[in-house]
Amino acid sequence: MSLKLTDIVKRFKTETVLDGVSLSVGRGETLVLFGPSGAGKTVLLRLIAGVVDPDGGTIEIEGRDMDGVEPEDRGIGMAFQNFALFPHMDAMANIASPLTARRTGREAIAETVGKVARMLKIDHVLHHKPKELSNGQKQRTALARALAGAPQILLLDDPLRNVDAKLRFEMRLELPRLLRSQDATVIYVTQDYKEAMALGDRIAVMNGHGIQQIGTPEDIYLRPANIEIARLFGDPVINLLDVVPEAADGSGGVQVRLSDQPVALVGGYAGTVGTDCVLGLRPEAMRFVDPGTPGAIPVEVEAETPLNEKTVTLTLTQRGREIMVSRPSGMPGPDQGTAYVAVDAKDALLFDRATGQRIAPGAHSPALQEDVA
Ligand SMILES: Nc1ncnc2c1ncn2[C@@H]1O[C@H](COP(=O)(O)OP(=O)(O)OP(=O)(O)O)[C@@H](O)[C@H]1O
Repeated sequence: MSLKLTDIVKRFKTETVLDGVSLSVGRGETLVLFGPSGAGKTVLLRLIAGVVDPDGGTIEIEGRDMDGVEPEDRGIGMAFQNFALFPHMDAMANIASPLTARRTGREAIAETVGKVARMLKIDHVLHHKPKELSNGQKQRTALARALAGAPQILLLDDPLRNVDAKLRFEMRLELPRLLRSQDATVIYVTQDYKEAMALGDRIAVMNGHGIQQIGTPEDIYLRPANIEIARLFGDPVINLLDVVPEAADGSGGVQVRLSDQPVALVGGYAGTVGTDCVLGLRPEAMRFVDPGTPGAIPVEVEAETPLNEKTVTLTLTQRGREIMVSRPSGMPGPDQGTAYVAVDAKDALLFDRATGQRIAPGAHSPALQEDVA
């Protein structure tokens, strides 16, 4: 079912938690709400579920205004952070509860519970009571219960928060398939950007009373709305360097200088010449090159951290600015001394230093204007 929020406002006493949130989620879509603690993600889910009421705005499900509609009549399944399992029932009965409430037959219940329990790897603890389950198992039991009911709208509040790293990794791969097979419209809350990118058809980035950006994972990663979002998505974190763009000789383009080496910006940034900007370079948009390579920037290697799939090197420019460079594991690179890096300028991001907003290339592009003419 589709879901539409328009201008939602929610206050607690004097604190405005949500200030004019609007959002549409299509039928069968998985929308991730991503943002730091206190951003209002849980409050938004509770509003959709109908367990708290908004102070302003409307919530529609499949075109129908939910004002005055009780939570149990909204066709919504939920798994919230605090588990809320029935303490006197074992995991099996907890998971089966939405089906028993509907008087589903015994065999159909056993089949559905078995299927979700296997997928969530809790089939060996189905006869345990909640107090005998670990936090991770409780969380998965709550998730299994929400899935077993096969609701048309599923609200999941950070369901992997208490799950250990290995299982979390596996679930990140398996959950999207499971959610898709349920054909439900899913709103999924997480503070983990990798989870957000793996699971979301779209991601809504929440911060400071509302949604700062909404888009596909690719949109958010490649075209973050501002510096804050660029920092939240990516590990290691994006390199941010203060720069003042200048006109490049002859070419009509715009360049910035890193350790006095010009780096030509790709796309039209003519309007930024002479203004205070921040250059955003993802560590994977930098690479080590041989000395003498045109545009090579000299750096001192400070430290190298081998991670599983990549190696991250912290370097210092001649002016003492830190730049992190990432390369796939196994690719050789310097581990000490002086080295040279080059920038994949097409992947560089430019932000307005005063507002933090990203400056889209092409806005003042001479090439673009010629095309239009
Ligand atoms: N019942 C309530 N009474 C008063 N304030 C509340 C209530 N529920 C939430 N808040 C406040 O609303 C803000 C947003 O809380 P919310 O739980 O939605 O954040 P969140 O983004 O889900 O964070 P987390 O990821 O840590 O769960 C917080 O400042 C919180 O203190």
